[in-house]
Amino acid sequence: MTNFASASLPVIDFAGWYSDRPDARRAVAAALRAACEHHGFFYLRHHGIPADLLAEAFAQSQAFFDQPMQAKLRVDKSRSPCNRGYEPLRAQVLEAGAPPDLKESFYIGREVPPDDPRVRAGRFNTGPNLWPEGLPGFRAVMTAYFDAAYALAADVVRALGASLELPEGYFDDYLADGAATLRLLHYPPQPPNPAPGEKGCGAHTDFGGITLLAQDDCGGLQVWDARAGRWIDAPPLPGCYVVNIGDLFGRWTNDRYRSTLHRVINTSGRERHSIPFFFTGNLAHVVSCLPGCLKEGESPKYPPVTVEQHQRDCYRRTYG
Ligand SMILES: O=C(O)CCC(=O)C(=O)O
Ligand SMILES: [Fe+2]
Repeated sequence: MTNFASASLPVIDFAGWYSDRPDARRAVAAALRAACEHHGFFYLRHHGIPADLLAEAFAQSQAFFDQPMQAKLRVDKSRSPCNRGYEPLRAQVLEAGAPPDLKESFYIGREVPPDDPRVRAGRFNTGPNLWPEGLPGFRAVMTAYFDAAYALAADVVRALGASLELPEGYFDDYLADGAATLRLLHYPPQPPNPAPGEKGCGAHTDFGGITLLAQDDCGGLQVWDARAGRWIDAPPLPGCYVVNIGDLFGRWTNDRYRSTLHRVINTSGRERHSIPFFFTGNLAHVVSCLPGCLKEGESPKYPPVTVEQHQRDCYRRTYG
């Protein structure tokens, strides 16, 4: 473990959450509370996702991006009504006023057939994936990884419930039939003469509940430390996810848990790959200020909203 990381973002050992000992579970909850109140970001180790599954997901991701542009454009996101598929370099502006991001990406969600009533009803980002042809194993690996990441994210949300001293099962409805997005990202090296403000991924907060980020060994992720007033590096730590609180959890907790700005500048000189998993949750669930998140004299900053409406509003803001 690098000194730098231990000096910046906390590392939380999640094994305690899976233990039968109440004190071990309470210790995880307390560590989460401290991390979410300060940084809104932490490393998670002993999370239970098999290293080989993650390695396969990275190998398939790299194989996808290594294809000729023509093959990638066959699954272009513009062909999907539900935000799935390939998004070329410089297609997203995550930081208002900055040049477009130096990354290309591929979006995967839960596979829902076109004749499903939820798709017919026009539920946000709900529908079939666009699967690339000619990449054997891609779909099976991504589906297995999606399911494993969903299960882990649900466990982290349950632990966040404990950290907020909510009754067990408080998030059951939010976790049932939840939406999530697996995003494969590829960053070319930062150019020697970038345009002013040009970077891999502009400063932004994530929209949904929580994000589980797996990154290769290039580094480049930076997290805004509001108390210190500076960017801190969040380098990869072997076997750890970087986990962060998204806007939805910020809203839910009246910003007691922070949805924190972060960005990527790939100065490694190498191609960088990362795989964030955005846990959105049950689109029909209504999010309103949680008990225990108002200090005396405080009132809720945000009116109640469904997860679906919140997501629509956030997407409208970055994609226009
Ligand atoms: O690539 C990374 O390390 C972070 C990506 C990210 O923050 C995002 O896609 O929301
Ligand atoms: Fe992000």
